[in-house]
Amino acid sequence: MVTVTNLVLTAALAALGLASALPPKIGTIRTGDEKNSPNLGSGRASFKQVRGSRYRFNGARAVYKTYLKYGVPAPEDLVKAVAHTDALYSAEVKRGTGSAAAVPINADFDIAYVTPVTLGTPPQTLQLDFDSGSSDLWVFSSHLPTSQIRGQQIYAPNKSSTAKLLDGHSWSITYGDGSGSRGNVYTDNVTVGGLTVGSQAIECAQQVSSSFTTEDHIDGLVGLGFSTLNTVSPKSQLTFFDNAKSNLDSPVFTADLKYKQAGTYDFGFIDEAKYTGEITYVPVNSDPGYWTFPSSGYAVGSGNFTASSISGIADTGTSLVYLPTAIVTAYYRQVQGATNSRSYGGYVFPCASTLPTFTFGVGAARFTIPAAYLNYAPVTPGSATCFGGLQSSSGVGINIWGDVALKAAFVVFNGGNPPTIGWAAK
Ligand SMILES: CSc1ccc(CNCCO)cc1
Repeated sequence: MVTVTNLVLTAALAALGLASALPPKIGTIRTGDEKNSPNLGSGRASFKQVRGSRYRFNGARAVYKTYLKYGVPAPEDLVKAVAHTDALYSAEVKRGTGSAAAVPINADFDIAYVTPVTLGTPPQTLQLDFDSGSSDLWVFSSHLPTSQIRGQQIYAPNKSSTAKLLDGHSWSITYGDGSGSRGNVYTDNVTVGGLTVGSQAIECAQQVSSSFTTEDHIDGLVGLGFSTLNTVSPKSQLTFFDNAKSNLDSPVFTADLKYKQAGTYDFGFIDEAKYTGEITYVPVNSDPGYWTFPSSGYAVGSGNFTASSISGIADTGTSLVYLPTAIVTAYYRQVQGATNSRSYGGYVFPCASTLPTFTFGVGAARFTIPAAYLNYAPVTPGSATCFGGLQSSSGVGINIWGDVALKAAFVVFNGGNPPTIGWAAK
């Protein structure tokens, strides 16, 4: 509560221009922004100052600092106000955040990314695929036949003192690529990058499809879609993010996926050092449960930008980009030797072909996917024929902005009300 005296004092200081003499709030100087700062010649530099993402303005404390700066005894009620607001913020500071690596499962091309997750007591660490295109947290478990396990780490609830069976509950999921799994359900502590959720539903696999058995670097998935998609029955369960949300500094998680190197998933805060420029936010339609957002159009290589509203989902659990056939054919018309191969199940081309970039719009912002990301991988190891990172969505039934697009940007999944998604360059 700021009294009239203080307002007069502050106004007086402002009138004298002294208030502006207060040191500017210097937050973290964004590394990487140097390139965006004007070049002032040798020996000089200018950096854009930004507030740390955890900055909380405290008015009472700001006025109190003015009194201290000019040696004016602070009135009693101001001292009380500072103590009161500090107490409020200290409670908030205890809220959570998390940050964990997203590591490609294959050195040669980015099939998927896994993140270490600890489950139970004592902690059991599994490498899980964070998937914003689904909403089940399921793991390879001690309930699987050993014939279906090929090197994956497993979660054994009977070895965790904090595991509790969710009696009478089961789950079964089938993904767009035909893979799937099913099993029973426990609750236990789950920690991602320092952020812990107690009593998180952990869906223990009793059966997995062959593609999961052979994918030995993935020990399960963490669904980051909306909880409406969760398959647990008879009572569906909340995702890790939905359970964590109320304890996060901010109801967000961010994806900073990278090309052939580890990136990060952050929970509860936006790391200003991970992007450049501004974040462009657009609305999300969370029905039926995907992060569905409108893209504003596209361009192939250096061609003109075609304005066109494209509704699609941001899906960290899908490797490639799937868009309407008209867009995809326009792209591959620019690729020497490209064909839509029935035998390989999509657009392929000679690996030596020169590929154009692909640019997509989010609002007024433009994001360009480098050609290297779009020359996804040889159709078989060592083949001279390569599979495209951009494919048609006609067989999928939904447009998907998978990892090939996501790793060209810094993406904010805002789980606030209403939900939005933000895209920034990096
Ligand atoms: C067999 S490896 C595998 C990894 C992730 C998924 C789920 N992602 C698809 C849609 O989000 C399926 C299979």
